[in-house]
Amino acid sequence: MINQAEKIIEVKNVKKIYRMGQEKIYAVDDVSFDIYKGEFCCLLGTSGSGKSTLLNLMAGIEKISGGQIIIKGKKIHKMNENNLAKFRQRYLGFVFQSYNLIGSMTALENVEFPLIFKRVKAKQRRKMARDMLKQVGLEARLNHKPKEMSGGQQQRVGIARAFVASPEIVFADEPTGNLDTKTTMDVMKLIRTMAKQHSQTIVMVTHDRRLADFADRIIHILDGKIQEIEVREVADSQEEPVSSDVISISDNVEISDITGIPDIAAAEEEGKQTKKQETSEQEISERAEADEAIPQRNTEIKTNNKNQNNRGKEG
Ligand SMILES: Nc1ncnc2c1ncn2[C@@H]1O[C@H](COP(=O)(O)OP(=O)(O)OP(=O)(O)O)[C@@H](O)[C@H]1O
Repeated sequence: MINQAEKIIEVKNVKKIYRMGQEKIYAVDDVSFDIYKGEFCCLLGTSGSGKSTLLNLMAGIEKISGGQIIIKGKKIHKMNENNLAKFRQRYLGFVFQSYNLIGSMTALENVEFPLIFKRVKAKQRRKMARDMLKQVGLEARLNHKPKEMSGGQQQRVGIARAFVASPEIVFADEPTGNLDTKTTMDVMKLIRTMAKQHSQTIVMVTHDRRLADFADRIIHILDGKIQEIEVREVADSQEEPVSSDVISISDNVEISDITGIPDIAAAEEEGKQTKKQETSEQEISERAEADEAIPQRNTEIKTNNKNQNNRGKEG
């Protein structure tokens, strides 16, 4: 049962307006809602409805045009980049459709990565990463690089990385977009189970009603506005842990399709300013930089691809 008294995210009259020449695009149009601690909340909408923009605003990846976003009582839209980066590292985790794993690192190193910037000591870090990979059924793949794993396995590594530092909130944008149906359901159960085990809050974006059914609450988005908020009772069977032998998809996912993981970007930035004491930390950071797994949302692509879905308003 979600404790509705404890708001963890407050979205108040939030707007996001993109300008395309003379045209104004109201991607998010005066939206207000709260998300409660420990709930699994889904933003559901068709392509172009504004759900990813809303998620990115909530995660501080994009700037709001109006309104307020308050997370854990802090107005994140008022924070400067440095404070926002620290805030993300401390409280937020991310799972992306394109996994955003660092290609030159093993599964273990990828999962360890967020812990480096939380100043967790090497030995402890390795243990935490190993335990987390075990939880997601990948104990036999610790030393595999992303290329050497299936899409479902890579996404499990992504989930392990998102959860390893126990963030209070995990943002997931179409986390199963590249996976087959069976693996999708397994990954969804895994996300739900991991979050419920530690009372973590999930905010997930999807266009797929079947995935939204894993959520406690579904916020239906249409043309940048909330259409309806649906409260759900989720069966326990949707939280069953999954075993590693159910993964069966082919490895045809473009790992180079890396568009952004803000906590890693922030972590790297902080890492540069920190005197690193352990060689392995340095090595890992250097390899991450070499891999250019640095992340910001590619707004150019969005702009070009989605205009036909826009509701334009003159102004
Ligand atoms: N950088 C941008 N510049 C201009 N318009 C944008 C930009 N990013 C998004 N949009 C527009 O804002 C609207 C909402 O986009 P958004 O990416 O949030 O939709 P979505 O619901 O997540 O869609 P999808 O499921 O296809 O990812 C779309 O009409 C899109 O064209």
